[in-house]
Amino acid sequence: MDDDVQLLDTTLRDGEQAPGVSLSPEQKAEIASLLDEAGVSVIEAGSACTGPGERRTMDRVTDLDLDATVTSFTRGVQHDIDLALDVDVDGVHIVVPSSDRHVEDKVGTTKEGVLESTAELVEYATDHDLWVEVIGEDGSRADLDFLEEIMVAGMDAGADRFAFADTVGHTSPEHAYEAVSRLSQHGPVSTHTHDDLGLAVTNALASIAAGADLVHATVNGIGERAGNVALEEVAIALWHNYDVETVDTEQLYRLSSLVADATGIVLPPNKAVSGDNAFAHESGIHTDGMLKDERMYEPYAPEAVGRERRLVLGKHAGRAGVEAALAEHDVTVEDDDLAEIVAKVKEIGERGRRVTDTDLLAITEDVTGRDRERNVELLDLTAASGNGTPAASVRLRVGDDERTASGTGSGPVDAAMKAVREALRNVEFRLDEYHVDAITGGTDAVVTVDVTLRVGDRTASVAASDADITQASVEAIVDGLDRLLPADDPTGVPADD
Ligand SMILES: CC(=O)SCCNC(=O)CCNC(=O)[C@H](O)C(C)(C)COP(=O)(O)OP(=O)(O)OC[C@H]1O[C@@H](n2cnc3c(N)ncnc32)[C@H](O)[C@@H]1OP(=O)(O)O
Ligand SMILES: CC(C)C(=O)C(=O)O
Repeated sequence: MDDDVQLLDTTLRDGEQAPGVSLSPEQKAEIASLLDEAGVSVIEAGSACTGPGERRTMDRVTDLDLDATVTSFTRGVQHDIDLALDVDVDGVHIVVPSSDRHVEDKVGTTKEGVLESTAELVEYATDHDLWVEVIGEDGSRADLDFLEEIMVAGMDAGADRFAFADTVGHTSPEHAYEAVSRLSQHGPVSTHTHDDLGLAVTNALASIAAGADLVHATVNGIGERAGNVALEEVAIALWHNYDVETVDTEQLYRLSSLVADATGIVLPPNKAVSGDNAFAHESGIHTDGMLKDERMYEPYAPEAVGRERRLVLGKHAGRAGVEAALAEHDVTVEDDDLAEIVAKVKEIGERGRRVTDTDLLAITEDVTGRDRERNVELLDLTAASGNGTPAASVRLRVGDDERTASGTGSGPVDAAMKAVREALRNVEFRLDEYHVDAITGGTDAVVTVDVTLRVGDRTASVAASDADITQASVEAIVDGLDRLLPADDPTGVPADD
């Protein structure tokens, strides 16, 4: 395997072609900056031919003066290259039809016409100092002899490289290997694979094995239809299995989260690298194994992609996992008690409920008969929203003190959070997760708010339910803080400060 493989990110072009996605100039600029920081070699910023709005988003990317080569998609027409020049990109992907149906039925030309215009357009682009990649669209369904002819026409005219495109994601790894092997005899080859058969990564790796040295990919695999090869998946596969470093893998989770937020395309929990469950373990046998050896049930450390491991309690929990979860809260129990706690944890899990830290600690108190005094308690909450600025005030008991504070925010929950922060002003805490579910229908629905709070390197997951979302949110946060703040000094500051 060539260890000089590089990545071309097309999240801002093919990724944005996912139905319903439209990135603002700011979003494109933020994603491009992080891709650049991660070390992606080429960033396809969009298709300048799409219209003036798209060109404005691309302008924001080219203005960033990134290390990466910034490019635009163009059809096989000179006007598209002129539009790309207008947004000041470093390079273009000149996309020409290559399969019979694309040549004849879609573009309505001939093979000779394609070869001729490819050469002319490449010359035009290179005359304007552009880096040029010629792409034979639908290349995986094209006659391979013709695909080679297009590549040769482009390379002879001065193109930098040619891309093998599995436009409809239909190819097999064997065919990708054969096609790229043949094309590689004429110069540098890129690979562009789609996931319609779930083979995007396999076909990208087969292409690389055959000599491709630039992989087109999108963050989270978003793109046309079933999407493209996911950048984070191909990067981690190359690093883990072939010792090939393409990007700073520690940035991969940040990239995934940024793109999921910007596009609104939510990641499935079991998504490789960046899904919620990619480094979460619930089953007792796995958790026990992980506690004995961190590589037992993970191929690589979550930190390698900028993440942390989660041990989760539920129906499949065992003694080792429960003991470890209790230890995180500095709680140790006798063996008999542990067995009973595990049984109760499994009971909650069997009801299909997430077992939170508060559940675990409440069960433990019940089983051991050890009562624990609360450190932090919500005594009172008032919140108001409407036409004015949403505002809230809270009254908390923090150790022996009573604290009253108020805040304003973007909504009543945000205002109440600010009030809690104000009341606990010297306590640094972070909300790692916040999730709301309506558990009954209608406008009088009871909602459950799940939060994961962090104080330093300790976390607590807590759930609270109420018909009032603000009340449930504040109760969950305060319960979490109650579990995390040290009993001997929950306030962080003297009471009269
Ligand atoms: C596999 C891929 O991802 S390809 C990239 C897909 N990206 C896009 O489509 C970008 C967004 N597209 C757009 O904004 C519009 O389609 C535009 C501005 C490019 C063109 O809009 P319109 O002029 O209204 O054309 P329309 O979208 O109806 O049809 C596409 C035209 O491009 C032509 N075309 C398609 N591919 C190519 C190509 N590789 N080379 C030259 N012409 C091409 C088609 O033949 C058709 O031309 P026709 O109108 O003369 O038949
Ligand atoms: C423009 C080309 C590379 C493309 O997106 C495809 O073929 O899928």
